[in-house]
Formats: sequence, structure tokens, C-alpha cells
Amino acid sequence: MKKISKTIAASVVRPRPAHSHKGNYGRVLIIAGNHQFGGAAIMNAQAAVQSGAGLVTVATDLTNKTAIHARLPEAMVVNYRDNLAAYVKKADVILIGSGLGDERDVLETCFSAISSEQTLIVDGSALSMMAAFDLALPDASQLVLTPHQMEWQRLSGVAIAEQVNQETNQAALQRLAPTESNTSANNKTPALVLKSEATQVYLKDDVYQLTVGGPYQATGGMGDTLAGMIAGFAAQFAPTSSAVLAAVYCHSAIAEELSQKAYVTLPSKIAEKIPAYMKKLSEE
Ligand SMILES: NC(=O)C1=CN([C@@H]2O[C@H](COP(=O)(O)OP(=O)(O)OC[C@H]3O[C@@H](n4cnc5c(N)ncnc54)[C@H](O)[C@@H]3O)[C@@H](O)[C@H]2O)[C@@H](O)CC1
Ligand SMILES: Nc1ncnc2c1ncn2[C@@H]1O[C@H](COP(=O)(O)OP(=O)(O)O)[C@@H](O)[C@H]1O
Ligand SMILES: [Mg+2]
Repeated sequence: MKKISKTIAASVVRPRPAHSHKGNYGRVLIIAGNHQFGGAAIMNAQAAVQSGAGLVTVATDLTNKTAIHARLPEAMVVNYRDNLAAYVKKADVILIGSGLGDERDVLETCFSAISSEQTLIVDGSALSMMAAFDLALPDASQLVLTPHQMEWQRLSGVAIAEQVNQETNQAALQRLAPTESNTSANNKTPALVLKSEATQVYLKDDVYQLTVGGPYQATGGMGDTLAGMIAGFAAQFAPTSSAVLAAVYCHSAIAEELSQKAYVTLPSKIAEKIPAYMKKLSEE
């Protein structure tokens, strides 16, 4: 198994070309946060903005609008029950699911509107709803799933105790490829970020092990922040597989740095440190 090294992250996060504008760094749509979980949408968006995504729009329950604007004036906010398909079509990268609760209509509207040119990241409640309602992934260009162990158990049927078996996870992942592309010539097996105290990333035939981070990260919102970082990195850096590895590394490396002076590393504190960490990395 390969290690997710700092070298990989540094090869992705390079200095920006002077000849560029926000349009070059991706339009991200975050679909997150029901009336109960507005914080998840804020943590997604904060991480995507701090990672450097060109434009970030949050589609959410409208009760979250003022809070999101107050915390994050850089993000635009729209109602996820009003014309969601149009917002999906305009985005380069769509992140759906953090704190989405049981908003099945929102999930299905998003999946139906995705085209084969877009990147789709599926997190949290969206993964649980896919399992509960037996929903298939749409035929996006790039697919990234970010379950923790329980979400992966629900979605794949692989029990947590069996998740140590890479072949079992890989076989389950292949079964989740969108049915439209499920031929050997055109198989879009999703990337899998299988989160735990020893997170692994599954990319095509390779499995990568994360070796930074620790139990100071075991706090609500940590995965919402990672999902926002993956969206922000995928919006700017290609290929998506490398962007995912770099985001996973930076998220836990920042937490590890913070843990030198903090018993618990709060997700919003990690988000605040992203630009400085990326700057340092880009100069290596
Ligand atoms: N402030 C907010 O708005 C927050 C919203 N959240 C959202 O709340 C929704 C529910 O997510 P939850 O994950 O809390 O609930 P889930 O019910 O999906 O998963 C939690 C359950 O899984 C078990 N579990 C087993 N292995 C685990 C592992 N490796 N990591 C995490 N849990 C493991 C836990 O013990 C617990 O019973 C998600 O959409 C999530 O994004 C959470 O992120 C918490 C913060
Ligand atoms: N003991 C631990 N060691 C290292 N990383 C951890 C530990 N506990 C949790 N994490 C990390 O924290 C994140 C938790 O994600 P998740 O459970 O989806 O959080 P939430 O949904 O509350 O935002 C994952 O990236 C996971 O790897
Ligand atoms: Mg989560």
C-alpha cells in the first residue's frame, strides 16, 4: 500500500500563475445543511473557500442563510428547494450531503441534473440516503465518495470489521460505479476516501494510507471540513485523484500541527489554517 506523503501534496499545491482569475479556480456548489445541520454547510463552505475555490455557492435550507453570510461573506447562498437543477448545471464541482438529513428530493434533483463533465463529491447524509433508498450514482466525470466506516457499511454492505480487506472494499466500490458507464471500456469507478482513525484512499487500482493525524480530530464537523477541502482542491487541481490525496493529507497535517498546542483540533480552526499551509507547501 502506498503512503499519502507530503511530497504528493506538494506536487499538487503549486504556486498560482499570474495570468489567471477566479474563473480558473473552479465553481463549487455545496448542497448541504438542513434546518438542523446548518453548521455542516458552514464548515463545508469555509473549507472550500479557504482552500482557494474560485467561486463557492451554498444551496441549503433557507434558515441557514443569515448564519452562512455572517460567517462567510465570500460564499453565495441559495435555497436548495428552488431551482436547484439550474445551480447544479452551472457548477464545475458539486459537493452534496453534509448535514443533508433526509432531504431525498434534494439529493435526487441533484443526481438527475449532473452531467458527464462535472465532478461530484458525495458525503454524509447523501451516502446514508443512497443506501436507504437504493439510489445509484449519476454518470459524472469524476466521482468521489467520502464515507466514515458506518456510512461505508450502510452503502457498500461491507461490515466495519471486514473493511480491513482491501479487495472486498474494491469490489464493493466497483459495484457502485454508475450503471450508464458500467462496461469494462467505460468504467467510472468512484474514488473512495474511507475515513477512520487510519483513513485510506482507493483510486482505481491503488490504495493509499494516510499516516498523519490523530484522535484530536475525533469531533463533529471534521469530515464536513475535509469534504469542503476536497471540493476546493478538486476545483483547482488536476487530476482529481491527486487533488483528493492532497486534500486528505493537508486536512490531517494541519490538525497534527494544531495538536501540538490543542487537545482537540476544531474543524473551523483547521479551515483557518488552510491558506497558510498551502502557501508553505507551494514553496517546497
Ligand atoms: N454541526 C453540524 O451540522 C454537524 C453535522 N453533521 C452531519 O450529520 C449527519 C450525520 O452524520 P453522523 O456521522 O453524525 O451520523 P451517522 O449516524 O451517519 O454516523 C455516526 C454513527 O456511526 C458510528 N461510527 C462507527 N465508525 C465510525 C467512524 N469511523 N467514524 C464516525 N462514526 C463512526 C458512530 O459511533 C455513530 O453511531 C451527516 O450528514 C453529517 O455531515 C456531523 O458532521 C456533525 C456536525
Ligand atoms: N482517532 C482519529 N484519528 C485520526 N483521524 C480521525 C480520528 N477520528 C476521526 N478522524 C477523522 O475525522 C474525520 C471525521 O469525519 P466524519 O465522521 O465524517 O465527521 P463529521 O461528519 O462529524 O464531520 C475523518 O476525516 C476521520 O478520519
Ligand atoms: Mg461526516
